[in-house]
Amino acid sequence: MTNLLQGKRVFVTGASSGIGRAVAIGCAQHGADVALNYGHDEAGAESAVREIEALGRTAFAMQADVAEPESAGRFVGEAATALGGIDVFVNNAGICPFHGFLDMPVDTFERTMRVNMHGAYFMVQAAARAMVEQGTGGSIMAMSSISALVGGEYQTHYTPTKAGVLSLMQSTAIALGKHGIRCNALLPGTILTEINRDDLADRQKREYMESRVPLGRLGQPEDMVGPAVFLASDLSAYVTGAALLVDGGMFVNLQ
Ligand SMILES: NC(=O)C1=CN([C@@H]2O[C@H](COP(=O)(O)OP(=O)(O)OC[C@H]3O[C@@H](n4cnc5c(N)ncnc54)[C@H](O)[C@@H]3O)[C@@H](O)[C@H]2O)C=CC1
Ligand SMILES: C[C@H](O)[C@@H]1OC(=O)[C@H](O)[C@@H]1O
Repeated sequence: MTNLLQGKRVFVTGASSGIGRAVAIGCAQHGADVALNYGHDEAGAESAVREIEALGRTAFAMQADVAEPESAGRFVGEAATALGGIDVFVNNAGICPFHGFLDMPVDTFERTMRVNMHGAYFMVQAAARAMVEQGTGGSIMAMSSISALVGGEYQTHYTPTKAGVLSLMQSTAIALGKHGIRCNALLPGTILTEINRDDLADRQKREYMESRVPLGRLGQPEDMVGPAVFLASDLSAYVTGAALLVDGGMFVNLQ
């Protein structure tokens, strides 16, 4: 592995499973120390910590519900104390409880908004405050989605949050550029994780989704590591306000 992230302190939300876990471990493989936030899966977070420590890097894990605005300052503050500062923030935590539009439960709508959108806003704000105070710039990225660009019948509560997160990165890129802080969005296509395990258990749906990908397969969490490491590293020093699709070509595949 390279040392692209040597000396960098990377914070990742929702890092106990899926994309967040892969990105946390992948950043450590490239030399970073890592702080992991997790919602409820303590065993998943602890095993990620052990993998990172086995690489000779420092890891810190903290439980906090990103839907609670007070979690943001607490996570960023405690993680910065543990790692001695912050250089990179990955806003990754998210949920997608598939449900039809006409009978969407108010609770499902509100929880999705609070985790995906409010959570992103307050976490990114807390990370930015810490970076500004530290005075050495930084890189912030948010896990948006191909769903920021296209709709989904059972995702009417979810897709607006992913468009919102993309928009948040565009506006914070402007607000934070003067502090040397870059803000970018990653837009995964369909990546096989817990979030879509039930949805893709339907063989017909899974085969249809696979058939839409020019590269011929759905993504794995590890497919997000290279793009995240690029945005975290100085290789992307002049990249801010950008949106990087990581979807095997699914978005451009009309026919
Ligand atoms: N898997 C996919 O196809 C795609 C995923 N994404 C986004 O990637 C991100 C990660 O999702 P995946 O890894 O796929 O699923 P996942 O379900 O494996 O990971 C989501 C993570 O967020 C955490 N989380 C959920 N609610 C939380 C809360 N209130 N507080 C703290 N942590 C919380 C979960 O515990 C979990 O670790 C999400 O934001 C999702 O919207 C975007 C596009 C495609
Ligand atoms: C949960 C979905 O399967 C996944 O998440 C997204 O953002 C895209 O819609 C993917 O298909």
